[in-house]
Amino acid sequence: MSNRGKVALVLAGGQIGMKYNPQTNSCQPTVTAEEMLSWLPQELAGKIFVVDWSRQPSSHYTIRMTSDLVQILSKTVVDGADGIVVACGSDTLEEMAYLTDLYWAYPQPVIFTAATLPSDSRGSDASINLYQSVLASFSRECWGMGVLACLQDQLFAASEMTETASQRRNSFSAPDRGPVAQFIGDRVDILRQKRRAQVLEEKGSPARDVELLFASLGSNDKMVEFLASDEKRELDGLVIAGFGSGNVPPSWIPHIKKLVKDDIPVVITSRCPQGHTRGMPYTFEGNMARLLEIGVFDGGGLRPLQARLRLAVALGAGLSRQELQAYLLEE
Ligand SMILES: NC(=O)C[C@H](N)C(=O)O
Repeated sequence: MSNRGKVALVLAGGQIGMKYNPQTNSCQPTVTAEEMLSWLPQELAGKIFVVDWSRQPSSHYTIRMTSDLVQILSKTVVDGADGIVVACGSDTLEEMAYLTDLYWAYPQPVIFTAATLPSDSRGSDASINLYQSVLASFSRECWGMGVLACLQDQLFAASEMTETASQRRNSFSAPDRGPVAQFIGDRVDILRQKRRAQVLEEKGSPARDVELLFASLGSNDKMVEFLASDEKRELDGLVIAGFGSGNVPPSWIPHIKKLVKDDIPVVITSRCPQGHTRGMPYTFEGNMARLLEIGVFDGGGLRPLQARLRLAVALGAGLSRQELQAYLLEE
């Protein structure tokens, strides 16, 4: 049967598909696809087809699995779907949605959603988040906006939002930017258009082993030394979340130099939630400008989690050094 004019509901695990079991005092992924569809008005549910992809907690997913998911989503729109809702876990929604956005070249909207509370808890956000996601995925106004996240009456651009709280129903936000749309009753009210970064669609699979290292007060060089001396050569790239505008402890420098010499791309970003590598002209050891002289890539205003995914995508696409640097700085 044709899926033309329909929306795909892709089940990708997380709390939104869970119920609380008081006997075992645990949340279990026992919500069936039919049950989820029953949260929606019948006429909407009738225009949805379900893709039961995976029922795992989102902390079990990987970059490679998310790129497999992107393939499934692409096939779904090529086969005629008008939009897609991905119901997943909140823990890695931010990264799964961002990675999907880096690859998503179709105009059809992809809406990621999740729930903070299991669907059978009082005040659960599961059914309202699903309902509003479905409305957004059917909305022509969301075409061309790339990947969005729908949570608590708002739509956020995948490239702007972040999980700012772990246990609130309003745990996602887009600091300094705000949502791109909101719901007024059942109507999607577009607030602004967001320019999207270059899409590297179908240009190879993302690199598997890109690590992220967080600088912290007085942290010694053990971790970076370990990564730099990886004999098996499994590391594809490294992102460093540096202090302030991208500075690191001086003891890290010899190891970073070794990584660069061994042709492992290293990207420096700021660990500040609203940070950027643009900073004052320092000359002290380990500062951002000195790192660039060594051959480290500039992560600009990307959050460390975003830089890691961009690096994985760029390495998979085989970008040159120059192209990679431009891609990391593209807003
Ligand atoms: N609220 C959630 O979905 C959290 C859950 N642990 C997850 O799979 O991400």
